Amino acid sequence: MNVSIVGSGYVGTTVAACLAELGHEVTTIDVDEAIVDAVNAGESPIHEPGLDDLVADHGGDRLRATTDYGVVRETDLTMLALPTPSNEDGSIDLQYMEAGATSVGEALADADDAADPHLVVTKSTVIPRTTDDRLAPRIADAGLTRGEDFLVASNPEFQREGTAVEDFLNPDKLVFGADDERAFERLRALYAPLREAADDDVPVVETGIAEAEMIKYANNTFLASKVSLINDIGNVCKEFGVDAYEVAEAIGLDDRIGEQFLRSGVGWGGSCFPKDTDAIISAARQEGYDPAVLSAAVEVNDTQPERLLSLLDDHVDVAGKRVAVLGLAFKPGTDDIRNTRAVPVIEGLRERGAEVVAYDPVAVENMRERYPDVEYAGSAAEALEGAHGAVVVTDWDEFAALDDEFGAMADPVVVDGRRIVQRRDGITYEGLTW
Ligand SMILES: NC(=O)C1=CN([C@@H]2O[C@H](COP(=O)(O)OP(=O)(O)OC[C@H]3O[C@@H](n4cnc5c(N)ncnc54)[C@H](O)[C@@H]3O)[C@@H](O)[C@H]2O)C=CC1
Ligand SMILES: O=C(O)[C@H]1O[C@H](OP(=O)(O)OP(=O)(O)OC[C@H]2O[C@@H](n3ccc(=O)[nH]c3=O)[C@H](O)[C@@H]2O)[C@H](O)[C@@H](O)[C@@H]1O
Repeated sequence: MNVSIVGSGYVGTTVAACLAELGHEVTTIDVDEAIVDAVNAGESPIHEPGLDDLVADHGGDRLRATTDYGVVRETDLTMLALPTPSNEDGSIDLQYMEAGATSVGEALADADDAADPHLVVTKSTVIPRTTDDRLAPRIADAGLTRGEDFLVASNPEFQREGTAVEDFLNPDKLVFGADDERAFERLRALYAPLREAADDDVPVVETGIAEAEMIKYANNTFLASKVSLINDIGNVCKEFGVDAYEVAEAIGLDDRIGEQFLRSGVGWGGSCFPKDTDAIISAARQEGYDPAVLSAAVEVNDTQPERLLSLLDDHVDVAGKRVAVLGLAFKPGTDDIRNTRAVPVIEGLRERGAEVVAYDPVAVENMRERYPDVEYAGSAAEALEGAHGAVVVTDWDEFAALDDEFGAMADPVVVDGRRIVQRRDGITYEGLTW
């Protein structure tokens, strides 16, 4: 098929490169010329394992990029993979989606009469009814009729950062939301090569558009709440001197609970869990329902960093002292610091008057932009040297190998927010939930 994807960021580029790998002709449309040039030159504009090779193989060939929306006219379907950030009050900001939909409509309106209506697919995470109530009308604004000139559908994306290519090519499920058989048919054709190439059978959920949109929020907020629940349980464990990881391992053996997403600690961050949880809470409240469990999940997540620091307070008065922060990325394997728990940890330490020295294997430069006046170390060993305490925020493997390095601390107090450092003689070790 011939596919256009509006937005060549994390999702757009990954989906485009994977679809090209599966044999489709794909063009991404982005307002950022540097991104467009990179894709056409066969260079990935973002860092994702496996993506460099796919973009190198197909960039400038089956995978192209442009700033010109006119390309949608030559394609069978267009995906919108644009940002859906939060407004100040946590609600979803649809300005990029509406701008993209408007541009797609204008481009389609310039086309000669097409035999089949063009399919516009919402790939981004949007509140239920957004595609019907906010995007389809923007496309129609160009004088087009839904059902005749264009169709809409929802096809949410479940890939994770760091494993996006593998997640896209071997998904747990595909979700197609549509209200027209022609839209379902085109989505089935789009994903047919993926289902053939996948390692296992890929279930397809065919449902309504609003249901598909909601499935994405339910998926993300369920997982975020699962982590908050194990964090809440972990906090209880800590009060009783019980090891939350032993408890989690045992409950994870119950199929109804499942072993994944039971790692308790300093909480969840990233570009999506926080914004999506805030957005669906805000949207539900606007509709008159206050989702109590989701609000509690956010509250637990917001308090974990302070619990980490209060464990440090139990052992050291950090005012005027050097304290090491190990890990800045929101999770290992990425340099992404969006909504990382390291931010409230650093801010809490600074409020206490501590001198923060921070280290991360890859995320230092991103953090330096945000906190230029924090001291950054070139290694964990350098961060620990002379420190009166250390807090672990990201579960990078290399922190598990730290050993003699703790001997160089002025006061070897280690508070671990991710259960990655080994408890050992010679250091005062506190696990957040164990
Ligand atoms: N990042 C992730 O791992 C995942 C993200 N999502 C969702 O996918 C959506 C996109 O997220 P990301 O790819 O992370 O965003 P991103 O910020 O990485 O990429 C968005 C791209 O859109 C471009 N853009 C902005 N306005 C434009 C316009 N009017 N026309 C053309 N291009 C425009 C930007 O230049 C940027 O390259 C969001 O709704 C997000 O919640 C869903 C699953 C995973
Ligand atoms: O919508 C999105 O953008 C994506 O959001 C998450 O993916 P991602 O943000 O890349 O990261 P995760 O691996 O889910 O981790 C999220 C956060 O939860 C934390 N976490 C995760 C698991 C766990 O057991 N404990 C825990 O604290 C991680 O440290 C991290 O801060 C979802 O897992 C993806 O399915 C979804 O597509």
